[in-house]
Amino acid sequence: MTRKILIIEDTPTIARVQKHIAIKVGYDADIAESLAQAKELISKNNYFCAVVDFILPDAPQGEAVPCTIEAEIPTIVMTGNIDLKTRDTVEKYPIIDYITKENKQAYQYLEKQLQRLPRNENVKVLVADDSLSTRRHICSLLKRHKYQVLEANDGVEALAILAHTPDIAVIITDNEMPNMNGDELCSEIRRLYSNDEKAIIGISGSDSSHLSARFLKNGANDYLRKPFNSEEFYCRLSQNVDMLEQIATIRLQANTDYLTKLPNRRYFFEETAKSLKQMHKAKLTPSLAMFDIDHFKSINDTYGHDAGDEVLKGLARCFAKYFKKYLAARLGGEEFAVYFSDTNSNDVLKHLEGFRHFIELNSPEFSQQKIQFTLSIGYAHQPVYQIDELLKQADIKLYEAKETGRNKVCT
Ligand SMILES: Nc1nc2c(ncn2[C@@H]2O[C@H](COP(=O)(O)OP(=O)(O)OP(=O)(O)O)[C@@H](O)[C@H]2O)c(=O)[nH]1
Repeated sequence: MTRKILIIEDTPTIARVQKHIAIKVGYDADIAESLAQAKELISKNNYFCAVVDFILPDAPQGEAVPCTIEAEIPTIVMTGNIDLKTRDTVEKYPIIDYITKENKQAYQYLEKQLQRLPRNENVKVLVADDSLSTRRHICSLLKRHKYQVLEANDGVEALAILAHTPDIAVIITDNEMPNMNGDELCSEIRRLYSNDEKAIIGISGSDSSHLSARFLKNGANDYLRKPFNSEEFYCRLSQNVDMLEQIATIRLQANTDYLTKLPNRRYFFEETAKSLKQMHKAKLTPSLAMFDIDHFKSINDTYGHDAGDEVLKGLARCFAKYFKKYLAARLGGEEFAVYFSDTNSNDVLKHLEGFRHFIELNSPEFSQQKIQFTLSIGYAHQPVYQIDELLKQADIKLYEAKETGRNKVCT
C-alpha cells in the first residue's frame, strides 16, 4: 500500500513543490492549506508522516505542530526562517526534523528525509546501555524515525542478541556497562562482523578525551558524548546507515549480471566455494548443473542481438523462479549454472528434466518474435569440492548433450 503524507502549507507553490517531491519518492500526498483543513483530513485518513508549515493564517504560533504530534503523525516542520525563539519552540516537540525553506538545498534535504523514513522501517538498531533512562531516551529517538529497535543491558547481552538477530545494522553502545563495557563490545563485534556489515556508534558521559579514540580504535564508526543533541544524533546515525546502504548497493552490483539481473559468475564462485567447504566437512556430495541455449548464435543471426538479449532475460526470469531454493547464476554468454548443495540427486534430475521440458514448451513467450529454443544440460553429482573441477565435470556432460542431439539432460 502506498504511504500517505499530509502537507500542511498555505503557500500553493511551496505545497506543490512538496507534493511533487513526496510523489517522486513514492508517497501519496494530501495538501491542507490551513490548520482547520488539516484537522479534517487527519480525522479521515491515516498518515505515514506530515510536513508542517510552522506559521499558518489560523495557526500563527505553530499550533499545527502539536496537532500532528498529538495525532501521532511523525512530523517534519518547515519554516520560513528560524530565530532562536521559534527554534526553541519547535525543539520542544518530538518532531522528526525541522527545515528552513530558505533555499533549494532545503527541498533536497526534505526529499532525503522522506526517502529515509520508509527505509528506516527495515533498519534494525541495537541499543546497549545499562542505564534504563538513557536507553529509553535513545530508543524513543530511534522509534520516532521509524527504526526497528532492540535493547541490551550490557555487552554480553548485546552479543547474544546479535547472534540471534544477524540483520542488525547499527549498534549504539554506552561505554560504562557491567559484564562487558562498550569498547570491549566494539572489538568483539569487529572480530565477528566487518565494517561493511554493521556500524557501531559509541556513546559515553565520560569527560576523558581518550575515550572517543579508544572507541574508534576498537572498531566503532562514530562517537557521541552524552548529553547529545538529538539533531546531531540523527545526522550521525543516518550517515552510518547511508554508508551501509551504499556498500550493500555496490556489493549487489558487483555480484549481479547486468543483463539478466541473476547472480554473476563471481558471486557464484564465491558462494559455491563456501558451501563446498562445508559439504566436504560434512562428507556430503554436491550437485551442479550447467545449461547452454542450443544454437543461440543462429537466434542472434536470424532475429538480431536485441532479440537474443530478450531471450536471455526471459530465460533468466525462469531460472530465478524455477530454482528459487538453489543458487542459479549466469556464468557468461548463453551459459547458466545451478548449484544444489545437499539435495537428493534423483529429485534434482527430475527438476532439471522438468525445466528442460518447460523451456521447450514455453520459450516463445519470452520474446516478441516468439522465438522457440531449447536447452542442453550437463549434470554432475560427485564428491568433488573444488568449484572449477565440479564445473568441469558438468561441462563434460553438457558437451555430451550437445554432441548427442541437444535438448536433453546428460548425467
Ligand atoms: N544477444 C546476445 N548474444 C550473446 C551474448 N553473449 C554471448 N552471445 C552470443 O552467444 C552465441 C554463442 O554461440 P556459440 O557458442 O557458437 O553456440 P551456439 O550457437 O549456441 O551453438 P551450440 O551451443 O553448439 O548449440 C554467440 O553468437 C555470442 O555472440 C549476449 O549477452 N547477448
